[in-house]
Parts: sequence; structure tokens; C-alpha cells
Amino acid sequence: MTFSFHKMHGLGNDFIVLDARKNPIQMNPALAQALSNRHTGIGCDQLIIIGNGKNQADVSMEIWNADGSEVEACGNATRCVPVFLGRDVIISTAAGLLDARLSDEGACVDMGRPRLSWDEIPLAYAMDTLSMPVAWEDLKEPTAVNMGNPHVVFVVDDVDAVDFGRLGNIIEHDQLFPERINVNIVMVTGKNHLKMRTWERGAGLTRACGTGACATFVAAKRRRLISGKTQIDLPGGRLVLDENSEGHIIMRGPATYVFKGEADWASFS
Ligand SMILES: N[C@H](CCC[C@H](N)C(=O)O)C(=O)O
Repeated sequence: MTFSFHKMHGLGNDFIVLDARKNPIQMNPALAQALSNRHTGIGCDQLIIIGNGKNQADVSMEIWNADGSEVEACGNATRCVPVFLGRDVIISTAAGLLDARLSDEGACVDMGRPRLSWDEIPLAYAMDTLSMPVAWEDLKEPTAVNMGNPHVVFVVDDVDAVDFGRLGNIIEHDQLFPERINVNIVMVTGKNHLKMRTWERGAGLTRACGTGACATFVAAKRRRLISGKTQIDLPGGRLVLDENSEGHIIMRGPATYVFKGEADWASFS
């Protein structure tokens, strides 16, 4: 039985997009992992399933990491949905309703309000989340932010000098994080200008992480490293972050449609 898929990416954070609005798809961890595998499958950082929305949502969005874990939010994929559909949309996700609109650079999305208390991240026990009293070698005193998914943000002098492939993996799986964690490192490169990298929960080092950029913006603002609209440079390119009058995080940036493909479900069982 064959199916169509669409390859898209947000600054190189790449996705397999499945349109399940006419034919519902029952995804599971093993199948998500098989489809995401870059050697034996189609290959992606995350698998995105677009379904029919209900109530005020135009569509629903399911997000599966390459390791097969289903997660609550994906900023770069949220920008891809209006580009895929060719119109502005309200998207229902496990993290709530998201407003995603086409824009000159690709898309502009309202990623909602960050959650900042230790039990909303979540952490395994109570702790100040602005400057957490913890360290992993030279990465210390991070800020924790939940953007629908959990993040920690470390401020460093040089993001390119960090052994991030090793440390990111260690931190992701630390028992302080009962749901694991996305790990971000950031440096200030100018007034309201940051440079960052992300080790993603369930996907490892990626070219960009949209919710990571949102969490990093929130952390930098809380630490008074920036004030107002901010440009953030990620390995795959640039995002523009701001906060609206309701405290929602607004993210603008590219979203790219690459190609449509056909495959057979039997190849991934
Ligand atoms: N790895 C993330 C999900 C994908 C987020 C990222 N690709 C983005 O653009 O926000 C997690 O496990 O929470």
C-alpha cells in the first residue's frame, strides 16, 4: 500500500510531512523511527502528521522525533504548515492552539506563552529556573523554559567551542529531567543579536530548533541580555523573535517545501 509524503524544512531542521486529512494515519514509535532513519528510511529530524482540526482549529499537527518519541511542540514545523497549505491556519497541537501565518520570509507563528516554574518544565525537584544551581563540566547555571516542550538554555562565551555532541547527549538524559530535555547554548553577538546551537531531545544536533530559539529568547530576556525584538543565528540560518503585549512569543523565519515523494508502507514494517 503506497502513500505520499512531503519533505520540508525550517532552516535545515527537516521533516517528513504526512497529510492525513483524507486518510487517517495511526502512527507508532517504531514506524516513526523507521520512516525517520536516514540510512534505511526516508530520513528526517521529525515526522509531522497533519490532520483535520476541530472547533476553532483548521488542522491538527502530530510531532514525532526521529527516535520515535511523540512530542508536544515543534516551532520550525509550525512555520511549515501554512506554507504546505498555502494559507494562514490555526493549528491544534498537544501544546495547544497555534496561530501560523504566511509572511514574506516564510511564516510568522505565535508560539504562545512560555512556562517557567520548575514543575512546568518539568524538573525532578523544586529549583530556581532562572539560574539553576547545576553544572555539566563548563555548562553551568542554565535557565529552564517550557515552550510546550522542555528546554534548558546555557549562556556561553563561544557556542563553537563547546563539545556539544557529547555534552548535549549527557544533559538530555540527566535524571533532573523526568521527560528528558532539549539543550540550547547561546552567546551574545550584538545588541539584540544572539548566536545559538541546539541538541534536540530525540533527534540530537540539528541545524535549527524553533522552540529552542523561543526558549533562548525568553531566557536571554529574563537574564537581561536582550530587550525587545531579537535576531537569532542558528547553524541553518536566522530567526526573528519578539514578544507581544500578551506575553506570547512570536517567531518569524523561513519554511521550505523541497519535494513530494511516494513510498510503500511495507518498506517500513
Ligand atoms: N526535539 C523536540 C521536538 C522538535 C522541536 C524542534 N525541531 C523545533 O523546531 O522546535 C522535543 O523533543 O521537544
